[in-house]
Amino acid sequence: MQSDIKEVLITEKEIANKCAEIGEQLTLEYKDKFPLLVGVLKGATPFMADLSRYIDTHVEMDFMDVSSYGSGTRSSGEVKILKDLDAKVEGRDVLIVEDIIDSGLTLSYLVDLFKYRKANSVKIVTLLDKPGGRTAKIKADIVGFEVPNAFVVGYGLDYNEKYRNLPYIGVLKPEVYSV
Ligand SMILES: O=P(O)(O)OC[C@H]1O[C@H](OP(=O)(O)OP(=O)(O)O)[C@H](O)[C@@H]1O
Ligand code: HPA
Repeated sequence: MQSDIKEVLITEKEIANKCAEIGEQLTLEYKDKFPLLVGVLKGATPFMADLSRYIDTHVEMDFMDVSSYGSGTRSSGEVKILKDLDAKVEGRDVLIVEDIIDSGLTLSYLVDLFKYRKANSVKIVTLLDKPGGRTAKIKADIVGFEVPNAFVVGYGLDYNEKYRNLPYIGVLKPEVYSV
């Protein structure tokens, strides 16, 4: 698997340090608030697991599965709910935990949904931000790293369901992409 990677953009160590730094910030921000952390399946699972262990205050953890990408590297433009939350959102301080904002379609859909469900507040923490991919007008409250306008994989991010288990973020060799 590792031989398919052309370049490592963000190392395992850099990700771990960033989780610690963001976790500390969230500990202060959500002290005494019992926020609802919403991990967006499947890509955000490693980030949700690592980040949450650096948040030193009570949180509720839930997951939602939405999909806007079929196979390949292009968003379909349509967001579908594949698995909804178990938790009720009304009155809660919701923190959406994402792996990447690219077009912004997934997150603008989720922010609108949680506002419609009467959340007390809705904030976004994303490990990666790809501003060059943006079509929807949306900004994260906390961004780990900015990435260039290339399709990235690893640490939860897939290409055709592969590479999620890479411990770092990288770019594939051109010959690996089939689209
Ligand atoms: O800003 P956008 O262009 O909407 O892209 C971001 C979303 O796309 C990916 O999820 P995907 O729908 O591929 O599902 P997955 O996490 O299960 O791979 C990624 O994990 C984000 O949730
Ligand atoms: O660059 C990306 N890589 C993997 N999944 C994604 N979903 C949106 N953008 C990306």
